Amino acid sequence: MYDYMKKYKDWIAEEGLDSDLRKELETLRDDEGEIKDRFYQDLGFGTAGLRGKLGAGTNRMNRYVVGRATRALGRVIQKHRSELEGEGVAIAYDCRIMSPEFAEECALILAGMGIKAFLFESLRPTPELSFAVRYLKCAAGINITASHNPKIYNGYKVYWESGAQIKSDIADQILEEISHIGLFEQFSNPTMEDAVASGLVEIIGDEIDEAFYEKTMSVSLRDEEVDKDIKIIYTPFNGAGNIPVRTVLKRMGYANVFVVREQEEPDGTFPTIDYPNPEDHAAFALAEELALRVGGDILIATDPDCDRVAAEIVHKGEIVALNGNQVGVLLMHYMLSSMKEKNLIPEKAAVVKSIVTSEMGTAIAESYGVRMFNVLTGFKNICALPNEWDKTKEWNYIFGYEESIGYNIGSYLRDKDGVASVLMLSEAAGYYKKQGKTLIDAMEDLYVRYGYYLDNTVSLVLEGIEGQARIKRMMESYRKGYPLHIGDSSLVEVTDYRNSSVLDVKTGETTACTIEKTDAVRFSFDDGCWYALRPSGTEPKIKLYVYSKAAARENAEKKVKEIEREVLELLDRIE
Ligand SMILES: O=P(O)(O)OC[C@H]1O[C@H](O)[C@H](O)[C@@H](O)[C@@H]1O
Repeated sequence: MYDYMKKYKDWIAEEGLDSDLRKELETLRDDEGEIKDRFYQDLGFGTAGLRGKLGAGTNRMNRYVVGRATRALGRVIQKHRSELEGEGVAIAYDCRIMSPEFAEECALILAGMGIKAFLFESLRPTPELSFAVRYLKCAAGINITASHNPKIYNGYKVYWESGAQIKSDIADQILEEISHIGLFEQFSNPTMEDAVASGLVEIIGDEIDEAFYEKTMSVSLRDEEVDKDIKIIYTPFNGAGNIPVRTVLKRMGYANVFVVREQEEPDGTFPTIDYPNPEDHAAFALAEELALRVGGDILIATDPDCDRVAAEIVHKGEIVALNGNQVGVLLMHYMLSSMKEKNLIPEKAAVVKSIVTSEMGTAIAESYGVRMFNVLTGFKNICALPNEWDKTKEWNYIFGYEESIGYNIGSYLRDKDGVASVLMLSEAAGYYKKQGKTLIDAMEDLYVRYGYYLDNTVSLVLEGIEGQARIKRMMESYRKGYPLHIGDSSLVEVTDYRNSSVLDVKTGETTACTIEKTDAVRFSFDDGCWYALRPSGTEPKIKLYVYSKAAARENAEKKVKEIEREVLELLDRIE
């Protein structure tokens, strides 16, 4: 048992403890619940690296936790030195509270270990960090960001030399190293001045920006056929997207880009929204006001580190939200249809999605002779396939995406890419606009052609230790008692990714599935509908993904509602 009270006392007793963190801890003396939450565990590597609330404690993001992770990463890099092609570590950060301070600390720790750090001069989007790792031929990358979490969070994403986030093989080695390093162990780091003078820290900026913009612009598939006067409302949610997104759109000739003023400048307190997640369409309120004021066509938001993208469309005078699956299939269809027209689809072309992403994408890909691959949630898993294909040349990667509003186009970077996605989405919208259509019309055309694949994701937020335990109980109990019928849909298959098993409900036989193990279960019905349950790896949530398929919209809508109602009722009964 991790003795949280002892840990708390050890921290307070630590002579060199940062004075702000000490003050914070002293105010907690009588709050055992809070002490427990801060000290009952070490912050772990989840779906996307370290992520936690800012503050003092082993279960928090602070300079000690970040510093120890960086030292551990440095040691892992040193261990792998002989087989790594790249050298040095690229470091980026977003607009969040403490992001620049943590990034600087990382650079100095690495420099102190003799590992060169390429530190961005100011905030940059996540895709640019991934790009920089490849462009600068680094061994690894660090990105200080908590992506779309609320302002009290920060995080630490680690990249390997391919430019993709690390998977458990490297994460486990970092964790192992972490276990040998004392949080308050003293190491001598150089000052920034000395580190820069010695060349162990190099401040980067313009050159990488220009190369990144060039590559981003190269994803464009059409020019003259696109109405570039389309009115685009854009918000970076006070994050890193503002400059790159606007620069790329401007250079590509989009003349009517209206940015939400209140959300334009970097600000980690996110003064206008509680939850800077474009997945939550409540965050579009100011963009919607602006769209109505200027007569916008499309509203696009990127999250603070500009890896996620969401959109709303002005359709017949109303603002209609698109979800992550819809944006994913619209992008993919626009890309594949344009590439087909121009004879650009390579042999052995492949696209990648996660296991909890709609199968509509599979149907579309197949209709263009493109193979769809499924991987576990997380862009590190999506990008692991093109990384592998770089070596084996087995498949030609075109596009990767997830329902959680992440998209990646092409091969010059290996993470979700808000910048190229905004460009491609604007291009698709402009292309359809020239034909008198909105993206909602284009979506409807896809439903008519491929069937109504509708979906909904419901997240139950369960915070703290209690919440974590309840999520565990929910996953356990649900596995033991799930419905065999919902409405007139009968269950045919249960895939439990925890033990890689696929149960044929009718015969009771179990076969193995080839996807890596994780805590997630998928329930598939005889009519193509299905749902999946999994705990989030980035937030204190359990997630229910519901998918329906029907020839008529009403039936598909009814199915989603039926499944959602039934499963939520069952989950609610689990104490
Ligand atoms: O469902 P979660 O584990 O919270 O993950 C949701 C998403 O979080 C981050 O944005 C990752 O980069 C994504 O790849 C992932 O899909």
